[in-house]
Amino acid sequence: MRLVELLEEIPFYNASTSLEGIQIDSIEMDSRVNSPNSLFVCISGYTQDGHDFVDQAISNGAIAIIAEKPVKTNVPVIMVRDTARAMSMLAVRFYHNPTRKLPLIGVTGTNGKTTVTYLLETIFNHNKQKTGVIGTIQMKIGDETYPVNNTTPDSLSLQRFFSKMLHKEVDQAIMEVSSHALDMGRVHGCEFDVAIFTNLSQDHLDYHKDIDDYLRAKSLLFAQLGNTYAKHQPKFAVLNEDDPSSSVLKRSTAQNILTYSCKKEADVTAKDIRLDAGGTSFTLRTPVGAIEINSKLIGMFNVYNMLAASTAAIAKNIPLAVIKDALESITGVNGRFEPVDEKQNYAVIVDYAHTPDSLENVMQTIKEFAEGKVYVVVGCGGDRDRTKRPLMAGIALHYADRAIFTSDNPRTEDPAQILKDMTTDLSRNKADYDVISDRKEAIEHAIKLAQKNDIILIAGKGHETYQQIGLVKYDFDDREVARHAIKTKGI
Ligand SMILES: CC(=O)N[C@H]1[C@@H](OP(=O)(O)OP(=O)(O)OC[C@H]2O[C@@H](n3ccc(=O)[nH]c3=O)[C@H](O)[C@@H]2O)O[C@H](CO)[C@@H](O)[C@@H]1O[C@H](C)C(=O)N[C@@H](C)C(=O)N[C@H](CCC(=O)O)C(=O)O
Ligand SMILES: Nc1ncnc2c1ncn2[C@@H]1O[C@H](COP(=O)(O)OP(=O)(O)OP(=O)(O)O)[C@@H](O)[C@H]1O
Ligand SMILES: N[C@H](CCC[C@H](N)C(=O)O)C(=O)O
Ligand SMILES: [Mg+2]
Repeated sequence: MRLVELLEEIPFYNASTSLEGIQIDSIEMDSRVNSPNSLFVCISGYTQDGHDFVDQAISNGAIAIIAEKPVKTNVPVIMVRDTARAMSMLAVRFYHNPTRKLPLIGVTGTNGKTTVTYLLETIFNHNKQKTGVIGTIQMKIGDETYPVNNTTPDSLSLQRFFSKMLHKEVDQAIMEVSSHALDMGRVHGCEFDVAIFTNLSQDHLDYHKDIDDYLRAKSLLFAQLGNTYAKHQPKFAVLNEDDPSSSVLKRSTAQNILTYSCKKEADVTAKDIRLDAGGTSFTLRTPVGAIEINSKLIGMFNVYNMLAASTAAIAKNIPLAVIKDALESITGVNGRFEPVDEKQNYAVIVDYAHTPDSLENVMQTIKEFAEGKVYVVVGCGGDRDRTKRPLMAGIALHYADRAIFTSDNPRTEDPAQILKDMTTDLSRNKADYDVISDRKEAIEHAIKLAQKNDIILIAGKGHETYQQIGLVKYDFDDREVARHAIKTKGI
């Protein structure tokens, strides 16, 4: 694309030289990527500054630079006020505004986003539609998977991936939209058809000033809904009527609203809910009829996830019978309430609960069905919200007969300090818990303790296949470690 054409929507830029005749083959924000004839955008990051890597970018193929601070170089430099904002606009333009043509559902909320995107993927696939999914575990087009660093990638990677989805004839894109992404403008230029809210509870207070600031970030998804170029289709906000934050989100959007609830009047409701250790049944009542759902997913929180996905599917005119078939076909989601079954006479469940609310939900569910003792192995992430640490430890001890506190991606923090933050103010007796910093040892310890009919919950890492200590990610998979420990103990 001609550089001057690419810059047409960027206001008030200054160029160090004439840009006529410059042809751009790609946009990059990482100097380490080799990319001939590229436009390099210097991002002032949290840990590093892209302006410092201009020379490397040029040696890797950059022929023009977008900057917000002066840089010394011989290639043309285009100065803008905010490079991150410019990057999202440039990416949208370079990839020909893919989400204007690609139907897009965004899912936000503290817990349940990955689960809801997976439920929706299954529903659309049952409706014979090809899907593209972006989220915590991976990015996907049909059955092809691509690795991710973030739940919601930066705007450049996003627009590039949407463009790939269009080329691969995806009918429906579904993505998780994190509060960080909304706050940092990673989804600027994305045109959503449906925006789903799951719930709001405490998390990420290391990044957001307080819970109101966190909700404000979430509300941006709803404010953004339908505010760009209309695709001449109705737009829907899908809101959880049982979560008080929905009242704020209702005021954030000018588009249609569909609500779902297990407790109140709403557009879509779950009635006659029956929960047991083998699954969940309920009657799904909707504006287009009612249908009985018999799901293998466990726990009340999954009724909410199924309601959120069903409501969005109804907004997209998917028949109820298809929704039912899809939901009933799902046995579980990778790393979410995932059993590790080696035919041992106690249960081991690996789950991604890493917030106070999700830990409470999952522990409540386990406690309800437990015949024997409940053990929990849990830690809290380093370089993340410190205030959730004592809350999570308190919840673990409230529901479990015994807790084993351990490490969960300590990152650059001292693991012992994280464990101290978790345990210092605990009201329960020290005899009710163990502190074992090494996660492998902690899991092995829990498995040694378990007897017939007991349940061990290993929380926090779910699908993750690494443990990050310092800046290094070591191979680590709770499921593999547990499996090995079960076999070593003997069945
Ligand atoms: C705080 C935060 O969100 N940071 C994100 C940010 O990183 P950063 O600002 O530190 O980037 P940086 O490393 O300083 O680099 C700045 C610029 O220099 C460039 N650079 C850097 C080095 C070099 O040699 N050459 C070079 O060009 C980089 O490519 C970049 O353009 O930009 C990166 C690229 O987009 C993100 O991967 C990174 O996410 C980090 C890994 C992260 O942990 N983010 C978390 C907090 C996050 O966003 N989480 C949410 C989900 C949370 C949830 O829902 O639970 C998410 O959406 O993932
Ligand atoms: N609707 C829900 N309400 C509360 N807790 C939930 C809900 N759905 C799932 N959980 C719990 O939260 C954990 C994470 O679920 P999931 O991965 O779907 O959420 P997420 O919002 O994608 O998380 P992340 O912010 O890390 O991407 C699950 O393992 C489960 O314990
Ligand atoms: N998206 C979340 C994941 C947390 C998972 C947990 N295992 C941890 O490392 O704290 C985050 O980056 O805060
Ligand atoms: Mg997720």
